[in-house]
Amino acid sequence: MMRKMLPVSNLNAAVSLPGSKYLANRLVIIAALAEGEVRLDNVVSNDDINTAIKGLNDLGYCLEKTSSEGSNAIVSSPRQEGLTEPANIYTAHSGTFSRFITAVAALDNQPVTIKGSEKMNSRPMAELFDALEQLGVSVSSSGGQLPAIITGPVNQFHCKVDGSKSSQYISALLLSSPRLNHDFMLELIGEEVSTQYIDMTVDLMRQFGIKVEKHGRCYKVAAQPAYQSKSMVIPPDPVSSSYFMAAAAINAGKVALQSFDFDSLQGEAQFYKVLQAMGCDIQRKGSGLLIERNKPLVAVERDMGEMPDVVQTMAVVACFAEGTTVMRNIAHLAYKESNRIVDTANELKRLGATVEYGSDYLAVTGGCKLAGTTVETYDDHRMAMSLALIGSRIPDVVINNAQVVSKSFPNYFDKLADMGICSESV
Ligand SMILES: O=C(O)C1=C[C@@H](OP(=O)(O)O)[C@@H](O)[C@H](O)C1
Ligand SMILES: C=C(OP(=O)(O)O)C(=O)O
Repeated sequence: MMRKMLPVSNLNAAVSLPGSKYLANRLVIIAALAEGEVRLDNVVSNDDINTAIKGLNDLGYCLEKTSSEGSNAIVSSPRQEGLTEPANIYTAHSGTFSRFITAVAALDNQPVTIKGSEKMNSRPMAELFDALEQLGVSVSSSGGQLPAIITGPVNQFHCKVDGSKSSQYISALLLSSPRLNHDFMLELIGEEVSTQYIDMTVDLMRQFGIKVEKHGRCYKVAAQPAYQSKSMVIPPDPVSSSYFMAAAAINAGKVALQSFDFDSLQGEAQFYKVLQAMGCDIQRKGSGLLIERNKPLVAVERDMGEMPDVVQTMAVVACFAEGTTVMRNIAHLAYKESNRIVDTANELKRLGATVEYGSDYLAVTGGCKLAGTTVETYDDHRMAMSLALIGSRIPDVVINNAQVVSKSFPNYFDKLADMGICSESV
């Protein structure tokens, strides 16, 4: 499906955001493994979360989707028995779920075959497989990628993991460990990336009653207690918010986010401060955030290592800022749904931007005359969502395979239209 974006004038809108897919990804695992009922409210309905719910249920866990007052909820009940026969799990495009379910599958003593989409099957898994093998789990895969057959159970309780390509390996091992009935020690080797995502994992585990300690380069998870029963309302998604903030920045407009998760541990929740440094006016309004641009945007240089998922948003804003915006420390973006360094650079160049990149940085020089054309999305929802914003300012931007937004934000184009940024199928 191709979507042609239509430029907007006088952007002045209010937006409500979906619940965090990042918290939901962790919470569905916690809910599945909990010893009592867990209720989650404001659960985003997107491909990643629906894939995770189905995958956990295919593994015999008990998660039920309900909806009340227009908001989706999930209620879990404890699994009655472990797997009694081999299982198959499909993880689609979700890196997070692919990593998390691989560690969960290792808790059973039956072979579990895990497959992803073609794109997911090319993303790295080797470091997680290696850690699971140290724990006594059998892993059969080709080239350290999915598809893989995982046969547990875990019978060793100390392993080392290299998190230099993805923090998700570390989160995966931590999240599944309370089901081991044995203290678990996880030692970090290599220089881990996206560390605030690990902090989010540990924080949620603690909120559900788990004792997690960190000593130097080692996490220790106590065997008891298990994940407790609890209800939680999931706060809004910080990365989804970035597109609406960027729309205000690009169009010299005004956008009010009706609610924003100011307490989020996620690095990207600080993105509004980057936009502030680029020239936007930001005001906290109760539980919401108002973003407005009244003066020219200026380039900034930032270490984006802890904000991997808003690098593309920042790159499109940078096209309209005076000077060269440099985003550093982003080597791990090569392992996402697309190669978010090279592919983002190529699509921005296709629109006429001046972009330079290296293995760990992206530099975008603003102020070039951009011209609309058809851009590619590489099966990457964030490529579609961020490039669409350029089309809110420049005519004739057409997004190829725009439906990829369903991975995280199925009604993204409707939300844009609600705020006056319209698009049409072509
Ligand atoms: O743990 C998580 O929820 C995530 C961690 C990050 O990945 P890496 O650790 O691979 O950088 C992030 O980019 C991804 O979208 C979600
Ligand atoms: C990288 C992302 O997700 P995942 O790694 O779960 O595919 C993302 O949502 O930008």
